[in-house]
Amino acid sequence: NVGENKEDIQALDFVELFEKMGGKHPGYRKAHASGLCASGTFMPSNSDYFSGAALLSNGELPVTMRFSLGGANPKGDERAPGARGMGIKIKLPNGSFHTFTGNNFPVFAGKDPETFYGFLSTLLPDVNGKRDPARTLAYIQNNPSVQANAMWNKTAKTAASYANTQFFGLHTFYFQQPGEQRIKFRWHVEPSLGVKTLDKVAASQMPAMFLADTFAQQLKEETIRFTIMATLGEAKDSDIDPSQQWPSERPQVELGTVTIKASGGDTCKNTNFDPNMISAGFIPSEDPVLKMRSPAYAISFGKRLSGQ
Ligand code: HEM
Repeated sequence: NVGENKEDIQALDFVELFEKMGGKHPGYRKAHASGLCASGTFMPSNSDYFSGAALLSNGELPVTMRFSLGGANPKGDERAPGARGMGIKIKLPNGSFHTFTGNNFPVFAGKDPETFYGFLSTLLPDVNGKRDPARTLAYIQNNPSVQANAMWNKTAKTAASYANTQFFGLHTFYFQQPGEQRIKFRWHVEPSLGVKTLDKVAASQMPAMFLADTFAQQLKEETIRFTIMATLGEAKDSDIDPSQQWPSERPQVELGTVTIKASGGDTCKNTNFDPNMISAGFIPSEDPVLKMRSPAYAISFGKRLSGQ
């Protein structure tokens, strides 16, 4: 039934599928295996919408970050266009955390885990080791909710640097104002150094892995910052479907700014950037893709920490 919408997909099914797609790599993350640790600080912005949030009322806070390449291959080719990821884990004074984990595409490949799983399954090679692009195309045609992401993929260029990439949270979250209404939002991250990509020729002239060195060099020469923005949703904007973008005219407010202080090393190795691990007052939506992420990340975390 590969390539069709299988029902009742569980987190372990994803982890096993990722291993089929990218190979078994004991000790590594089962997705986004190749990455770069960084650390820095988070400075909150003043916002009426999020007033009362512990995340925004404690001044500057320490941050652990990880930038990553999509896929299960720890030696993935960074010259290829495609998914880049970013995890931000902010530590609050009471010991709790707020996590933001996003990707460089603005819309997800599927309205639910089943659709996403079905799509990924079409990318697997057949018994003869060959991929069948026609099968993937047919799946995209039959599943409208993967189309916007497929379009992005078609035109995506190679990220020039993690410091020159936007990252999108994709899911909807809520903030419960004390005693008042719930603020509905989606977040994304803007790089202070601007968005830069490499065209095919420029990318082909880079070494297979250049993102860590490029980032370190930029950090020596200038300040790398990321502003975390919240887009405010209206009642009619979907809060359960990450394959549906909200209208571009929705207002945006700043949540705060992350300033990078160091990169490299192993500082994020034992960190789980579970996007549902968020601080007091914030509430994850019922988005089934968001719900699937916690158990999948936990399985991957447990496996890699025990050398599997
Ligand atoms: C059903 C949907 C998804 C599944 C099953 C899934 C699964 C996973 C797994 C197993 C990991 C490795 C976790 C670890 O070992 O710590 C991972 C990492 C990651 N995922 Fe997902 N994911 C999903 C959706 C998403 C979405 C929607 C985004 C972006 C908004 C995303 C962004 C990332 C990033 C950036 C990482 C790397 C985190 C790190 O550096 O530790 N994933 N994912």
